[in-house]
Amino acid sequence: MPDACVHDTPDTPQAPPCTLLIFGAGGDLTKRLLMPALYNLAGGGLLAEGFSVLGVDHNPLTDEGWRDDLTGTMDSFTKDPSAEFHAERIDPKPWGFIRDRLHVMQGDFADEATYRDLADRLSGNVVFYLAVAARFFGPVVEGLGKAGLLKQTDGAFRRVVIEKPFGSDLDSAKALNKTILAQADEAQFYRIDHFLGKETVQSIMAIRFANGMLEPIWRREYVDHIEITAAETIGVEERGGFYEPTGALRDMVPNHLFQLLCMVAMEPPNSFDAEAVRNEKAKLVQAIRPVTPENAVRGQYSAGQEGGHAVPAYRDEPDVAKDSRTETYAALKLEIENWRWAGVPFYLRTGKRMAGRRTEIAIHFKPPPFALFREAGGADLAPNVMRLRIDPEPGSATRINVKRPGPQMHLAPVETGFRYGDFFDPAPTVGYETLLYDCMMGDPTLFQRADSIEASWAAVDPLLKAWKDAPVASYVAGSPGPEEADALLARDGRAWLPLDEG
Ligand SMILES: NC(=O)C1=CN([C@@H]2O[C@H](COP(=O)(O)OP(=O)(O)OC[C@H]3O[C@@H](n4cnc5c(N)ncnc54)[C@H](OP(=O)(O)O)[C@@H]3O)[C@@H](O)[C@H]2O)C=CC1
Ligand SMILES: O=C1O[C@H](COP(=O)(O)O)[C@@H](O)[C@H](O)[C@H]1O
Repeated sequence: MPDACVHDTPDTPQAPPCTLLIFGAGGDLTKRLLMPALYNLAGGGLLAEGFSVLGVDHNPLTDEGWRDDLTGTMDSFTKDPSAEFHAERIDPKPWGFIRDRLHVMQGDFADEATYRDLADRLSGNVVFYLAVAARFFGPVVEGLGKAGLLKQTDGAFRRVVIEKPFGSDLDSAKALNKTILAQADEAQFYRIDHFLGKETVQSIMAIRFANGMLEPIWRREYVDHIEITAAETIGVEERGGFYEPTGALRDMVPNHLFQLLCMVAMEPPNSFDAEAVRNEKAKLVQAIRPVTPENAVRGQYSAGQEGGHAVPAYRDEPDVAKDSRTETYAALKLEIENWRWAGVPFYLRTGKRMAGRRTEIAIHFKPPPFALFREAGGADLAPNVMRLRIDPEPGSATRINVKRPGPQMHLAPVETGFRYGDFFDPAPTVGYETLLYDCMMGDPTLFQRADSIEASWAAVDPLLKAWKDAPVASYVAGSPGPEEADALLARDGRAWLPLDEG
């Protein structure tokens, strides 16, 4: 058994036998994330004997060549502590299970012959995984549909996993939904958002709905505002070509940050049935008032420091225009127009090359109604803040006020909380394990439905339009972001939590 084992509860059933058909077999996602995820699932005994993988790519690959390449990549993870999947060793048993089941076929996604060949090779249950650039999502689904590969006959399932980004604005997302839904039912599509594969993101539902003490205060009467942060210290690295037309807003906000928003703000579903959960999420995103430029800030990093080293400005990164106005930072104030959250601002921020790596949700509670401890320094005591931490140190921390030891009643803020690593096995996982398993099991809870995706794009659409020709503020690489983002909160008498403490 590997040291990584997700789904390690003894009663987790094995996924039914199926073929995982990976379009983009030679790509980065396949190597870095899908293979480690399959290895972990095999280690947990969750893949059936009848499981197999068929890769498709236009690059010439043979079964043996592909198996050797991927074995080499898996081994390389053991030597690279910064790898997304870093394990001490690769256990030959689960990796052998996967390796022996790898097959590959050369084919172009734009060529009808590819789909005819697939139709000859495939039978039974198939999960088609589109590990391909977004421009291929529509054409590949059309190719599959026209070749009859999405027909579910004799009880076999045919499901399609679609990577991100799903569209680049409201119109393109609607057009893509129309294209794919002309070929198969909504229930056959699994639109992935890897944030939902993170254990700690899923755990937000548990924290909210499995703890009776929180529900009564999780509302506008007690919550002052909510802050959602996804700050990264890395720059755009080698992804300038992708990032230039994309920017921080499209890359992170309507997908990842809105998923965090849903987890923290949706109404309790009446069951954990996939549609019950997805209905609540859809209602929440539909309640976001479309964001206008007055309530948002965009920034781009200039040259600065990261980890004590000088780093270049965004405009000096590879494949980036010297006069680029693409934002590498976005901050938004959102209003949720529903009964629970009316009047409670949600401040979201995300950026590259920021002062610290942090993905978290901070719930800021209102102060006590009466300043009983005015004489004891209570007049300016910090309000309670509950931080749900996702990366890099998953856990939770809540700031509360206590009496400072001594003869007098002097108050001081302290933190109470927990780290997941102190309670659970910190097995290296990449987040795709749960998502792949759920797809094989036919559980779409953690995948995005067409209506939610479109509502998310609708919420940011005015901003995308306004930002098309707008200037971009500047922030120094390694700083907390542009000053304009501080002003966005300061005008409401609030401030972002620092990125470099707690
Ligand atoms: N990489 C990552 O970490 C993540 C990626 N994603 C998403 O996953 C998807 C795949 O990303 P990634 O793996 O990085 O992409 P890659 O470009 O690395 O992989 C795509 C693969 O498909 C091949 N290919 C390109 N065009 C064709 C064609 N016409 N016919 C057949 N094969 C073709 C490519 O070959 P060639 O190299 O020769 O072009 C490459 O081997 C994207 O949607 C991305 O947004 C999501 C999260 C993380
Ligand atoms: O999808 C994306 O997410 C990553 C951040 O994900 P994380 O799991 O590392 O927090 C981001 O770097 C990338 O730009 C974006 O495309």
